[in-house]
Amino acid sequence: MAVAEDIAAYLRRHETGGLLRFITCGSVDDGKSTLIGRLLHDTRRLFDDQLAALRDDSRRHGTQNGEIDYALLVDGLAAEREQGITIDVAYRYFGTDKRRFIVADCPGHEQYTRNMATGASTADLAVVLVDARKGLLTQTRRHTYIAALLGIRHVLLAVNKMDLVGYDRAVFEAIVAEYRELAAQRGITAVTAIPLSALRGDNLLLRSPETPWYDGPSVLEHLETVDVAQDRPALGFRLPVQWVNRPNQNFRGFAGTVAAGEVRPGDEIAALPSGRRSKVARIVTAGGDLDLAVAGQAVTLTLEDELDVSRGDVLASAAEPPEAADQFAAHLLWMGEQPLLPGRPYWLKIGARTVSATVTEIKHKIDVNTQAALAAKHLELNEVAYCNLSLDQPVAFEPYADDRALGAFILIDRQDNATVAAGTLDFALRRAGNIHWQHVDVDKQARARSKGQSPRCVWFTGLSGSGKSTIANLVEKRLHAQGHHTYILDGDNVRHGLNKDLGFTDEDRVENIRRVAEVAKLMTDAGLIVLVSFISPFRAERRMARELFAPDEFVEVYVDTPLAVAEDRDVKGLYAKARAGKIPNFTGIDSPYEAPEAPELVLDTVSEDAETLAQRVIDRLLG
Ligand SMILES: Nc1ncnc2c1ncn2[C@@H]1O[C@H](COP(=O)(O)OS(=O)(=O)O)[C@@H](OP(=O)(O)O)[C@H]1O
Ligand SMILES: Nc1ncnc2c1ncn2[C@@H]1O[C@H](COP(=O)(O)OP(=O)(O)O)[C@@H](O)[C@H]1O
Repeated sequence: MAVAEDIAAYLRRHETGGLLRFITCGSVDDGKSTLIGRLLHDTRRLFDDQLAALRDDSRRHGTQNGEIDYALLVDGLAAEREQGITIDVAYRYFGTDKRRFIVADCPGHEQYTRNMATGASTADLAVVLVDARKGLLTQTRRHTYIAALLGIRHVLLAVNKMDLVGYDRAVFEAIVAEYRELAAQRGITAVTAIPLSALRGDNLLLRSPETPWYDGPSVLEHLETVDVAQDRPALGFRLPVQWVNRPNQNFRGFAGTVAAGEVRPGDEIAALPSGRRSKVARIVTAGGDLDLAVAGQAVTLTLEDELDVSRGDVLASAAEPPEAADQFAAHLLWMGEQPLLPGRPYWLKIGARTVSATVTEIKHKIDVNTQAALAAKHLELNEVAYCNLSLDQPVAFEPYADDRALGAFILIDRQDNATVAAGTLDFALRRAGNIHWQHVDVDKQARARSKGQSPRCVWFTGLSGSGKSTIANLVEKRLHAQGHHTYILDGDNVRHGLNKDLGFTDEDRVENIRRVAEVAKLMTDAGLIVLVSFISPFRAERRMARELFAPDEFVEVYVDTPLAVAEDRDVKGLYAKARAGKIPNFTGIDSPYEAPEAPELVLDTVSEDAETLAQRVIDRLLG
């Protein structure tokens, strides 16, 4: 019984008049669904057949003794799948003579924080429901924090279930006072508090005689009249390029939705991040050329000059273009099941651009209940943090406070494409252009030529005791004997020096591998054959290492030894200690090992001896 109303059609029908996007949030059972159900019902935007279905459902499933159960209207809506994560936000549309509304209803459970973030990112106002009997809860604080983080500046505090506290003014005022303090800390000063009984309809559409002491607006009155227009500064023209439309030699158009401002033929524009300039030649749409396009319109622009603009670039007013940068301070809401590990590469999607990015530092995480800043090495599901981000190429951006379109981003896991974080950019840490590559005359090819070899990174991965060091050592001895220039980077050794500060937590292992991969890259630049022998238990970091090298330069060797065999060998007595609980986070025991999926070589140390396996590596390298 989902309401199948198409948003585009809805918007077309109401082309004039104001539109308010809002979210409702609160804890489970605070009465959100009832509130929205009633708003939809009482503003008569319901279709008759839906009403009939609702009556029917209420009789069968309702909790209101056969009366209409408004909660059924909004519960149980189809989940949307976005990037492999279930975003369970129900968008509903309704309207009155004064205004149209799009409401995002976000489930209240803690694990649904990400849904709320999705809904909040396009909303101008949040209706925060509080149960008058319970007062502010953890969820109230969390949702207020996220609403503020995602740029919401207006809150309607709906103190619901007032009927259950005898419409007691003192109860209402105590909750409001506490909430105002919380909101002010988050920079939300526009709080309108309304005593409510969503179930009975008190102060919902009309003011209720039950609360003679309350002289503010009803919920609907407030929604109809609240002014959110001044919340953000007016921006110049911006259009993130969704695709380059080139049907033939003579036409090259840049298609996308105008994210801010307006554009006319003849306007001077800058393409970001390159900064190259041109003028708009035509604004093309399916319905013919336009003289003007404004925010929200999907158009194709052609330019007077041949600029190299690709998908993900941003066309912007040349007078006030956004900045381009590759290092940022940003807020992150972590939504991944696996923790966020600094140094691990994720995809970052901003506007229409997707680039590779790592969190270089978690400045602090934020306890959303107390607003306290806490030290953190990694982030767990639903945690919020202030971080530094590093991208592998510059992107056009705007601080989120100024522009949601170019200030918000998501992080995507590179293995399974799930959305793992939502974030808002604060400011650029430095201009991308300030650090350049220094040219050197003697390059890698020259160094490799003088050594008479092709540089390689041979990456051995496997459990402790699998045989990495033994085989790498044999390979090096033979290569050396043949006159090759080699070097072994071994976990145990590097951890005595360069990586002395790192232990065996997931985040330390990520950093361990990141540093070693960079060192191995420098060594191959120097023309060497580098043998890297680290457990390197995570696919993501081995992939990161691989991406530092040319395709034929990186040889991943999986030293495949079952845990039972490695444990049986127990060369250093570490497995025994780990089993006795004396070494925490031991790979294979209480820390995972992710076997390679497509290594260049798999060495089975059970069926073949070390000498034979070493020769297999050499054959692969030199053969
Ligand atoms: N908790 C725990 N887990 C795994 N290994 C441990 C641990 N504590 C110490 N050691 C010893 O450290 C060596 C592994 O270091 P690496 O740098 O290769 O590990 S990793 O790649 O960062 O996972 C590893 O060496 P190898 O046996 O040569 O693999 C161990 O000797
Ligand atoms: N086929 C094999 N290949 C490599 N090592 C083997 C093999 N069979 C037995 N071993 C033994 O297993 C142990 C592997 O230890 P090591 O090379 O230090 O492993 P790692 O570096 O992976 O921790 C050594 O004692 C080695 O002699």
